[in-house]
Amino acid sequence: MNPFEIYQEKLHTPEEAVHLVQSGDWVDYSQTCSFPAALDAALAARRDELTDVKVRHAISMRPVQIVEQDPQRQAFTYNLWHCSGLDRKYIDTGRAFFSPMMFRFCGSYYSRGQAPVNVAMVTVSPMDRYGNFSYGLTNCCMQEMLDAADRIILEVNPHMPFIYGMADDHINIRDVDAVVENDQPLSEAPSRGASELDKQIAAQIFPFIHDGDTLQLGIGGMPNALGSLIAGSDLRDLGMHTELMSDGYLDLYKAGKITNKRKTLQKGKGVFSICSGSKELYEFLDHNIDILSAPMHYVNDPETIRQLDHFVSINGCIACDLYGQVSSESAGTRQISGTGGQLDFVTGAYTAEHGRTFLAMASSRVDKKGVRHSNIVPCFTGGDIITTPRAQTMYIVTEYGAVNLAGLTTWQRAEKLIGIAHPDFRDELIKAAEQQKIWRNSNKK
Ligand SMILES: CC(=O)SCCNC(=O)CCNC(=O)[C@H](O)C(C)(C)COP(=O)(O)OP(=O)(O)OC[C@H]1O[C@@H](n2cnc3c(N)ncnc32)[C@H](O)[C@@H]1OP(=O)(O)O
Ligand SMILES: CCCC(=O)O
Repeated sequence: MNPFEIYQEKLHTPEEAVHLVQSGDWVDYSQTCSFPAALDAALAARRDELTDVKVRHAISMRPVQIVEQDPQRQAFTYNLWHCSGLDRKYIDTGRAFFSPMMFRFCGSYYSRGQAPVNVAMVTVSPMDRYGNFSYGLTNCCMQEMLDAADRIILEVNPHMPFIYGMADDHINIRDVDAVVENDQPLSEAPSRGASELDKQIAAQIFPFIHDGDTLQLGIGGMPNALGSLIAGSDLRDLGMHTELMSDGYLDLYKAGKITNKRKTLQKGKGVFSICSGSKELYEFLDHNIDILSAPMHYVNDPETIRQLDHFVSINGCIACDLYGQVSSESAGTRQISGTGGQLDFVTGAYTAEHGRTFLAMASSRVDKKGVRHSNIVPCFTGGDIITTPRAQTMYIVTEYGAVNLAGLTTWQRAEKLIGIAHPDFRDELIKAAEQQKIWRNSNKK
């Protein structure tokens, strides 16, 4: 049989295909904007006949039907490698659970059998004449997940771009159990837009970026603000090597700032592992020979990043203590985001020749009652999850400046961090530093 005949034989409605799921199964959805929406809806419709089905996903961009249709969690348990704003709400209300992880190891959790997969449901681009489907926006740890799966269902979506990959970028019709079709537009990831504060923070990082640097821009308003700043600057011949491709990079490509000409690995090509952004970004990536997707075990590997001279990693964080420990994924015990690729890139970027890593946040925040709190705290006491340990922190950035902590003593760290804290809190931070015995009498007051 030729691939098209096999396709027809395996083609089912979503309602038929989800009968491959049995009670007790682990089901994996392809992540973020590759969410298999038709299969999710069909699986949710089986809530009265299934029990103990565990679903894994990361970063829900639209309401997840197995959660919405089963609020009491009688049939389904939803588990997340990483969180969106919607996922925060699910976790806050006990409707989802977080799985701690690092993205460079994500594939290993599958291949080592720690994360069993009975049924994989993944969104792919339409089949070519060889019977192949591109993984499109999500390379990530797709291959390891599919290799671990007992049964595979593809959700073919004509909006999914075909993306060239360095490796592990497609699946063949012969290797799947069922195919369904869905022509709903893919989820988009609207940026929350850059605030004035994001722009001020971005302006503190901008002077550290030079012609020929290879950039990794993380998630949040600030990386997008920095992208806009660079797009309007005289900088040239930048490179892209990033776990996450977002609209910030589209702006840089459109402004001609990214040429990848000076990259010391994959010269001439931009490299990413997962993409979430706008329809315009997805269209830009479709059959774009200048850009390659690759698995996270490669993209996020510090050894890969080490080979990219002049590498600059820029990510957001939530709070930092006077020792330089950084919490980027929780506020107290409240899960906000995920470790994602932050620690992978902080680790790798430092080891690259002329490598630099920046973790950025607003110096303070105002709560719902109008009370201002410092995001630089004496020490973490409220259950905050440490995403980047103090021994690996390099530049910490607020709207008041950027300080390089690498190699500094505790008293030097305290002095530098208090120097970029919100002015309202500097005195009390000094007192705390004194109590914590990390303040020298001769430190600047
Ligand atoms: C490696 C790559 O290529 S990609 C990326 C690497 N990954 C990471 O760096 C992961 C960790 N970092 C992140 O997820 C992000 O940068 C963040 C969450 C730190 C900041 O992202 P932003 O979109 O700018 O966050 P934003 O300011 O909108 O806040 C997000 C939420 O956190 C809450 N929050 C943020 N800071 C705080 C704080 N200090 N205290 C309490 N809550 C806070 C906000 O209230 C908001 O919650 P809500 O949506 O329920 O209201
Ligand atoms: C898409 C996930 C981004 C991250 O690594 O945090």
